[in-house]
Formats: sequence, structure tokens, C-alpha cells
Amino acid sequence: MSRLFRAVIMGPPGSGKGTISERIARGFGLQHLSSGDFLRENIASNTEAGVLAKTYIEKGLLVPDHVMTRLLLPRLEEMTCHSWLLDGFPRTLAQAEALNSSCELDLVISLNIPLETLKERLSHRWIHQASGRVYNMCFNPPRVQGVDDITGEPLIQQDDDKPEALVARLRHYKDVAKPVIDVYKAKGILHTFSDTDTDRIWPYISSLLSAKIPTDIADAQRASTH
Ligand SMILES: Nc1nc2c(ncn2[C@@H]2O[C@H](COP(=O)(O)OP(=O)(O)OP(=O)(O)O)[C@@H](O)[C@H]2O)c(=O)[nH]1
Ligand SMILES: Nc1ccn([C@H]2C[C@H](O)[C@@H](COP(=O)(O)OP(=O)(O)O)O2)c(=O)n1
Repeated sequence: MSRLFRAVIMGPPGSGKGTISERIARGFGLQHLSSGDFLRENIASNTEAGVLAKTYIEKGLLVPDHVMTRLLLPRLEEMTCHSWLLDGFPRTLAQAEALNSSCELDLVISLNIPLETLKERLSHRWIHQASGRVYNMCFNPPRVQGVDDITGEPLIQQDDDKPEALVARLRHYKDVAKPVIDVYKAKGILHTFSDTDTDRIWPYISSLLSAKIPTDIADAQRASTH
């Protein structure tokens, strides 16, 4: 079995983690685990962790570290046969320490996007809640306004995407993300990308992954996901 590849993508709300993760999954065959989507699945399924997480998310708060690690680490255990890309976790130092004690990461991508760009993007973000598919009226609009391309079901805008909610979320993100960024910088596996346009960042991320992911792993993963 080829050695597997373990990566994390981090960035503030609206920075493009989901957009870039989808391109990485498609182009390099890594299995994408979005912590936000996984939480929403648990909330929709009324699991014990989902019910608890909902009480925090509804107040625009981060879910407590022990809840996140108890939810994510067993899910990663189920993915030990895949190379994966983790999105939105770890978000705090405690989460990073829990993850680092259970696996060795190969690469951490950090997106550093200006506040005004985040506000602009999130004000135009529409989501198909059931699938997590993400649209943007300026960047990747749905074929028919307001409905999901695949199911035709209505799209929604998330309350915490509104500008007044975003500033608080962004301030909190910066406070908790800095120690995590410092840990991975010290490990020499952090790569930071700054721009206002995902399409300009993408070629650099793609080149980095092409250099870092051994060809046999990428070929094997693409074969297993097709
Ligand atoms: N205009 C524009 N919109 C973009 C760009 N990249 C992503 N978007 C859109 O901006 C919004 C945020 O992108 P996401 O990929 O959802 O960002 P995220 O970091 O996963 O966001 P969270 O899930 O809130 O953490 C979505 O509506 C994207 O379609 C870009 O380069 N330009
Ligand atoms: N590690 C994490 C990941 C997500 N959450 C919570 C808080 C987030 O606003 C929601 C949704 O996560 P998602 O990544 O989709 O949203 P943002 O990145 O915060 O815009 O879940 C958390 O508390 N801890």
C-alpha cells in the first residue's frame, strides 16, 4: 500500500476552503472531509454531537474542542485507507494537538484573504443545504437563480454569512487560528496563499500538490475514486 497523504486546509469564513477543496479532491483524488458539512450532517441527523453542536453554532460560537475532536477523530479513523484533505479542522490549538497526536500531516494550506473580499463573497453565497453545494452569484452562479443545479431544490443563504455576523466570526477566527498556524509553520509544512481571486491562487496550490504528492499516491487515489 502506497504511503498515504494527509493535508489540512484552513482559512477564515468565505476564504475559499470549500471551493479549493473540491478542486483538490477532483484533481488529486484526496478524500475531502469538511468539518462544517460533517457538523451539519450530524445536526440534520439529530446525533448527540449534532444536537450539542447546534446550540453553539446557532449563537455564532465555535463548538467546544472536546466535541469537535470526539466527532472528527473517529471519522478520520474510518478513512485510514485514503489520502485525505481536512477542511475547517483543526481550528484551535487544542484541536491541532489532538489531531497531531493521532496522525502525521504532510501539508497545511492556509488562505489569507482580505476582509472586504470575504464580506463580498459571503454576501453572494448561496448554498444547497442538503448536499452542501456552494454557489456564488458573482463567481459560480447556479444555472437557474435560487435553485440547485442538480436537484432543482431551493438554495439558501446562511445567517452567519451576513456582514454583521462575519466581523465577529473573523475576529474570533484570527484569535484561535494564529497558534495553529504557528505550530504548522514550526513543523515546516505550512503554505500560505494570499489573493482576492481563487482562480489566481489555484495554479500555485496545484503546483505545490503536484510536487508534494508522490505520483503513485495521486494515481492510486484517482483510480480509487473513479
Ligand atoms: N467572487 C469570488 N467568489 C469566490 C471566489 N472563490 C470562492 N468564491 C465564493 O465565495 C464563497 C465562499 O467560498 P467557500 O469555498 O464556500 O469558502 P469557505 O472558506 O469554505 O467558507 P466557510 O465554509 O464559510 O468556511 C462561495 O460562494 C464561493 O463560491 C473568488 O475567487 N471570487
Ligand atoms: N473546527 C470547527 C469547524 C466548524 N465549527 C462550527 C462553527 C462554524 O461556523 C460552523 C460551520 O463551519 P464552516 O466551516 O462551514 O463555516 P465557517 O468556516 O465558520 O464559515 O461549524 C466549529 O465550531 N469548529
